[in-house]
Amino acid sequence: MTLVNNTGNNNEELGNQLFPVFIKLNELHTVLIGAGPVGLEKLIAILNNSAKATITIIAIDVLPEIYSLAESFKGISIHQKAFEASDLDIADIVVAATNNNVLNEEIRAAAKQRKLLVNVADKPALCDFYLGSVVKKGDLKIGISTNGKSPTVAKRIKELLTNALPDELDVTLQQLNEIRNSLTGDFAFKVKELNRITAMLLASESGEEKNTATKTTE
Ligand SMILES: C[C@@]1(CC(=O)O)C2=NC(=C\c3[nH]c(c(CCC(=O)O)c3CC(=O)O)Cc3[nH]c(c(CC(=O)O)c3CCC(=O)O)/C=C3\N/C(=C\2)[C@@H](CCC(=O)O)[C@]3(C)CC(=O)O)/[C@H]1CCC(=O)O
Ligand SMILES: NC(=O)c1ccc[n+]([C@@H]2O[C@H](COP(=O)([O-])OP(=O)(O)OC[C@H]3O[C@@H](n4cnc5c(N)ncnc54)[C@H](O)[C@@H]3O)[C@@H](O)[C@H]2O)c1
Repeated sequence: MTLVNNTGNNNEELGNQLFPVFIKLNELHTVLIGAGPVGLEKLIAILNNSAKATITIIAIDVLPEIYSLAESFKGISIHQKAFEASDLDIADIVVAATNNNVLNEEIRAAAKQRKLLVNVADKPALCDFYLGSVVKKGDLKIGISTNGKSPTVAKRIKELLTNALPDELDVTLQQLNEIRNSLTGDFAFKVKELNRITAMLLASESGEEKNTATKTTE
């Protein structure tokens, strides 16, 4: 197998500099500015992953779908008003989705002044972070990014992996967690043991036998 150069094949001088992280939005306060179709899309992306996120929405016009979501998701509050920099005083993280580029720049500046991370939807140059495409199998979550090159490809890869990865993977994950919690001995022993068991699991998942997760962990 040939190793791909870490800088990738894109022509940008910096290569792919994105570092993926998984953020506990349920423990942070997100401020979303803009509540049109793009604001709704980003809100749904957040709620799909973090249904208990605390999200304050600031917008002059708010789509009825967003009011409906606020009825079901108790962490959402809506302030129907024009944006002011002080709206970010409560924020840990900022997502902007307005139709006004000057305002988007102002939101970014206000966020930076408060040392907050900001995503300006569909405006890569104004983003500190991008939203990713997400594959979910219970506790397993895989975030996908194309370094902003093609979100549509990210979406397709999500579909591909969702279909390719067995749902039983989450059962395996839960079993491994039980084993992890029940292992006694020093750290080095636990690491060795967990690596031994998971090596067997991978071998059986790719082998001919199906559903061997239970057998291998017995
Ligand atoms: C992954 C996903 C997460 C989410 O948003 O939930 C996401 N975009 C999704 C879909 C999608 N977005 C767009 C289309 C239409 C087709 C197209 O234009 O390509 C489709 C496809 C569709 O909807 O089918 C329009 C679009 N998006 C951006 C631009 C501006 C530009 O590229 O310059 C434009 C053009 C706007 C215009 O023309 O004006 C930029 C960004 N979109 C990102 C994320 C970040 C990069 C992620 C990465 O590194 O890959 C980044 C940089 C910033 C950000 O917004 O965070 C989500 C997949 C959800 C899923 O998995 O189902
Ligand atoms: N709709 C799309 O499919 C699409 C696709 C790609 C990119 N975009 C771009 O994304 C951006 C947002 O798109 P949209 O369709 O959601 O726009 P939209 O016009 O429907 O919604 C804009 C939102 O920003 C809010 N807003 C504007 N000025 C404000 C202010 N001063 N204070 C508070 N809120 C304010 C509006 O009230 C509204 O909720 C636009 O720049 C658009 O060009 C849209």
